[in-house]
Amino acid sequence: MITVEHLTKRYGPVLAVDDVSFTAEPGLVTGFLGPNGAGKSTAMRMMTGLTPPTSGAARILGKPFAALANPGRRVGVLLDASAQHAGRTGRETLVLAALLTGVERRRVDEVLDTVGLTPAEAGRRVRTYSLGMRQRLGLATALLGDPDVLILDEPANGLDPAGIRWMRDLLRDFARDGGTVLLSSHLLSEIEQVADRLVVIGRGRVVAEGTKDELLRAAGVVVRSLDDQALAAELRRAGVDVEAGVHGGLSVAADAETVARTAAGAGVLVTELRPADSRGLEELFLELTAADAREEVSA
Ligand SMILES: Nc1ncnc2c1ncn2[C@@H]1O[C@H](COP(=O)(O)OP(=O)(O)OP(=O)(O)O)[C@@H](O)[C@H]1O
Repeated sequence: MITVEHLTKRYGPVLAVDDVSFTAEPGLVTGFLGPNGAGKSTAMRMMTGLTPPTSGAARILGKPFAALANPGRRVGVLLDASAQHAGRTGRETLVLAALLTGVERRRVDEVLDTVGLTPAEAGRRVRTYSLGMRQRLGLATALLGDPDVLILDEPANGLDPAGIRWMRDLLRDFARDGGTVLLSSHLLSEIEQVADRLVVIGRGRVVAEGTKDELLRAAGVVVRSLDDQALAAELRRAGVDVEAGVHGGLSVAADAETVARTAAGAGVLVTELRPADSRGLEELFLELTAADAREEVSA
């Protein structure tokens, strides 16, 4: 379990993380979604004790990260896969991490196998690794202590589609066994299939939160009719937000029944009416994360 309460980080005039609160529950994969610069990494660094918060707090398994006894055995962290020591081999990286956290050496082979790095690859220096291989090594390091919680910043970065699918299965299995997973991404497509819940962050603030279904409901419906202009005007008169759909028709922030009734009342024939799909969700996120302008405060 990860509990984040009113977490805030200010760098001079920039509120990098602004009063962020949410929980990531055991047994679930929680996706932390937001565009570049939204504050995901800063929030994760505060959760893992690397950056002190300006205010607010984060607790993992009921305690601040720094107060956990041997946190490496409880929490697996992958914040920056490219930060690994380039001169060490993958295996050396893991053996060293095992020594530091008191993990048995045989776990090194187990996790190498889990993340799909071959003995030959594990024997190569990290400087020769692709970003995808570094992500796998970072994940192996995070899994080494057999933790209860995983905190992963953009772990899909650099992975090919097969790698993304592999990671999805690994994280799903980890959560199914009762683990807590928090993973960040700037791409909905990367995490929508793995995450049970999404926390959407834009310019330091949580702008939406819920299961994919809940968020899809918030994204509204797509409607096509024989007179979209008249339907849009009627919906707006009823106080409903309407926008032109990216692929034609109208994108409407209301449920299907409201739209159907409004169309019937206006005598407009509806030819298609369906919930917003992932594309609609992506649009909603772009809208939400762009609209919530970062507050500039004087230092
Ligand atoms: N050490 C720092 N000093 C000053 N500003 C910082 C520092 N770290 C982060 N920021 C600023 O805080 C904001 C949030 O950055 P952060 O890296 O947390 O975002 P992010 O969501 O992880 O984005 P990305 O996907 O690009 O890594 C950005 O405006 C960034 O420039």
